Amino acid sequence: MTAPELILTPTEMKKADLEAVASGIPGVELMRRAGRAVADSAEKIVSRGGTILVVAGPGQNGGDGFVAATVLAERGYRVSLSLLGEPDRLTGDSALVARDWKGQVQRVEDAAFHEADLVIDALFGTGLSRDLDGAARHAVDRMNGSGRPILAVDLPSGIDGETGTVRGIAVKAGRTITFAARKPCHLLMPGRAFSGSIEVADIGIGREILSAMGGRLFGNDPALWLPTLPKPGLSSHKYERGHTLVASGGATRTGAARLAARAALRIGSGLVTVASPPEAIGVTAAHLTAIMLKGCDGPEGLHAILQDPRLNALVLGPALGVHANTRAMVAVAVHARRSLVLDADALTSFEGLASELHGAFRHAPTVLTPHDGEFNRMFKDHPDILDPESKIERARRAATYTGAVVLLKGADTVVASPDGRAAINENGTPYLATAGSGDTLCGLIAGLMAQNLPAFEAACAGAWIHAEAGARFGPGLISEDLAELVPGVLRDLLR
Ligand SMILES: NC(=O)C1=CN([C@@H]2O[C@H](COP(=O)(O)OP(=O)(O)OC[C@H]3O[C@@H](n4cnc5c(N)ncnc54)[C@H](OP(=O)(O)O)[C@@H]3O)[C@@H](O)[C@H]2O)[C@@H](O)CC1
Ligand SMILES: [K+]
Repeated sequence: MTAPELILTPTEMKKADLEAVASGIPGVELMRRAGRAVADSAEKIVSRGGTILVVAGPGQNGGDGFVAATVLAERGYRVSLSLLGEPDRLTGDSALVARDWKGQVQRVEDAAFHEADLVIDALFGTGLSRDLDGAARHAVDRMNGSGRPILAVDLPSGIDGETGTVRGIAVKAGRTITFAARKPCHLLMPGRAFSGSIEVADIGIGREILSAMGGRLFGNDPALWLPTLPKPGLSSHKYERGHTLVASGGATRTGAARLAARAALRIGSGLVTVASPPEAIGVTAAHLTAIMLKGCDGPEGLHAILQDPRLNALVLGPALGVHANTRAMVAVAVHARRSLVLDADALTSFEGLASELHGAFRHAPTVLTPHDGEFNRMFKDHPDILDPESKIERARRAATYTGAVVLLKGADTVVASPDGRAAINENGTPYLATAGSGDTLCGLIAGLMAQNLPAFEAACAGAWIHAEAGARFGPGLISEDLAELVPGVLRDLLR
């Protein structure tokens, strides 16, 4: 089993770079390795003899560009190099490697984009410190408008390495080659879309150095949670696989709970019960087979049901209604200290009332699964949580504040734990944006928690399996399909 993929922030990468230098690899050697890796990558796109334009910036990203230009010229490419800024203003390792470049250094304004078979974007990398304007902005605009294939060095210039946001304008790359580890911008939107396909080059900075950077950010791939995924043994009893309870809405709002319940059952929860308001029991009963049904009249009803200690995981929120009663049900669930997933109305009922949830979930495994709208409503009085540009930081702050794992949904779903770990999911598909998709996700997560997965691993595994199921189905996906696709995904994972 491979180790989980570490994602390094630009600051952590800089530290790793210094550690590598301290361990005996000169900085200029790291730059030469990086530049050679760029050249190797370019060679996969354009055959020898082709025309390559390198657009270099004033910092070390530009230095990587100089190395790549030198190596590609030696390999028989027709290479031209355009620099933003003056050659004699280059500093450090960039100034060193620029001396090896025997060709002309053109002004970026004179770059002949249209003649190039490939443009190498080495304008800015992790050192971007402000929005692009003037000549830099113009160069990116022309590069994007040229229609030529673009290979970005480290990250597409104009994308913020840490947050993935566009600083004024950004290069739209077909491919990006980065070094040692991916950075958050390669996974977060919109950076991911600007990066194209991503290659990670090993430039000799060892995993021990990378993992010592305090890095607690991961790509959400199975390596992160597969070891915790339950595999029932021959002697397993259904009660050992947990019992998930899903609270249902009223008579005309029962579908959401059924979707969540079905998902919990499919992901392996031994038993699943829908807790239904008395007036909705008839409707719900007509639609359930393996899933059990119990009458549940509001918070008091929930309290009574939870006297059964075998009910170990709970979903609250889908179609429950936005009102004080829902908040009271959350309070009952928190008091009962069961594994808990809160979504939809259970979150929106706390609009502007997040302070009631301060530290509330510290005592039992809890996952909150808001989309941006729910998140913004919940924390609207908490600018310290809403203001950070980084989606990872927003989720982390909400997790620290509430004591719950926070799964902030989107094309780049982020899962953040109060212990500081975070993961970015990237196997989603636009087809998942369909009614009931979120209800299914809650059920998957609760079903995994019922089987004793810790909250962070359950949220990461749930998000990944949910997305994988959606991607397998593709066009025409409706939420009813998702749970039925889970067994195939599990089979492949547990093989
Ligand atoms: N770490 C590693 O392990 C390794 C890192 N390597 C490489 O180093 C890269 C990081 O290099 P870096 O730190 O020099 O930053 P970089 O992105 O070149 O930009 C800084 C320059 O741009 C300027 N500038 C900034 N914003 C601007 C704007 N909006 N408009 C105009 N100018 C702007 C800024 O000027 P200043 O802000 O100082 O005025 C400064 O001159 C990294 O991405 C990777 O490619 C590899 O060589 C191998 C190992
Ligand atoms: K770049």
